[in-house]
Amino acid sequence: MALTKMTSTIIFTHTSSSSPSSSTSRLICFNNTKLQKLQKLTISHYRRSNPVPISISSRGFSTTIITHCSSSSSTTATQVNNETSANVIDGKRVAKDIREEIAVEITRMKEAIGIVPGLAVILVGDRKDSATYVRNKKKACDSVGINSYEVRLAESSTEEEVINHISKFNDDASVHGILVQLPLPSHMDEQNVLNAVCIEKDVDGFHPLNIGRLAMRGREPLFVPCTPKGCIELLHRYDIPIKGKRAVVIGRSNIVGMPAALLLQREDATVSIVHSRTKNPEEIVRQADIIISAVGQPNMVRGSWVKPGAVLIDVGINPVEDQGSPRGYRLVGDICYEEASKVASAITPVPGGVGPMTIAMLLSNTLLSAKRIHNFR
Ligand SMILES: NC(=O)C1=CN([C@@H]2O[C@H](COP(=O)(O)OP(=O)(O)OC[C@H]3O[C@@H](n4cnc5c(N)ncnc54)[C@H](OP(=O)(O)O)[C@@H]3O)[C@@H](O)[C@H]2O)C=CC1
Ligand SMILES: Nc1nc(=O)c2c([nH]1)NC[C@@H]1CN(c3ccc(C(=O)N[C@@H](CCC(=O)O)C(=O)O)cc3)C=[N+]21
Repeated sequence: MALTKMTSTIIFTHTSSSSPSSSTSRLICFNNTKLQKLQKLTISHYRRSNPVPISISSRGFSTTIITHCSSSSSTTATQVNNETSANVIDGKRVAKDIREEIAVEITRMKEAIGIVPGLAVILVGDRKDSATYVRNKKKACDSVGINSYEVRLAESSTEEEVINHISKFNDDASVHGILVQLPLPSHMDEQNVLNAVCIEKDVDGFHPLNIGRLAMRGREPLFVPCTPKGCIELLHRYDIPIKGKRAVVIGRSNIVGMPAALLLQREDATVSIVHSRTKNPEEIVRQADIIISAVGQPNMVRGSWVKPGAVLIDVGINPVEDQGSPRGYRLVGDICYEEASKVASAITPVPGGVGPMTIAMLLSNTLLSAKRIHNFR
């Protein structure tokens, strides 16, 4: 069933040309006094002279929409007052800004020392989604001037073959980052494979040494995992304060939830982790000023789970059937956007939120690696 498309007003908040980092603009919702009092979200345009556009979704009208937040097959038509809602945290736009920044740095490095960063990607098997991600990563590399190398192996290949390819890339001076696309076929031991990536080229940040350092006070990982790094970068670029806030991470996977919680803690948030065995998830989530959800359950987090004014970062990428869309499905997050965006002060959309940031952070880590290996500042 068609979803009524919400219109958006794009507001460019001001920036000061002399000092973008100190330029701030107060952004308030126009027609929800409760939120006006609660959020008073200050948006500044961190490290960029370009303003980040803040989308204020449909204001001041009332309409009937079909909420797709019900996990049961029966979707419910709900009369929703489309009074103002959260600011949209535009990951697609921020990722584009970051790619532009990276491209400038890559040109500078090439001109100064003749080095071009290289990223090697190993894809095992023929999962369609993995093939799409790898294609997107290659496109992103091309767009900023990173050389990309790709190895595609059959589903039936052995762990040893994968590790042999990793070893070659470890020894290849033109490669500064190595990414093994996950998930691997079930007959392979993920740990053995990931441990084979030399830590200096572990741009995914999945090596236990990198994760271990991330967890320890006073230690610095060589690389921070891309998706959690992208979440924090979004908060920073929108000047959303983290220090002293209550944060809840939903999900505790090695690649997203756990490192996201560690990063938030490093940023001085007070962090709780909710997982599949958590007894009272709603109650815990409702206490959060910042929610990062990485579960893989479409629309699990309902509006009633969200504290008014909270900031919501939705990592979940969940395909749900949609005959109206060309692919026969569409992507939704873990958070019920229609409901939660009416309660939160800011929210990432899916698609267009964390996903593009993950790829931007991969490029950023690859550049970082090349700079470190060649001692270029
Ligand atoms: N946007 C992006 O760039 C990326 C998006 N993703 C997406 O993020 C989502 C999570 O990915 P990933 O971390 O790899 O997934 P995993 O399946 O590895 O982990 C899911 C986590 O969610 C927890 N969980 C599952 N069900 C519930 C529940 N009902 N209530 C509370 N917690 C629950 C699990 O708990 P337990 O530990 O107890 O099993 C687990 O910790 C997926 O949709 C994935 O596609 C992933 C990577 C990048
Ligand atoms: N070694 C490894 N590193 C990863 O970082 C890794 C991985 N394996 N395996 C799979 C997950 C998933 N992941 C995504 C990256 C980008 C989008 C992304 O760009 N999504 C777009 C939508 C894309 C679409 O429309 O299909 C968006 O959210 O706007 C999504 C998901 C990285 N992962």
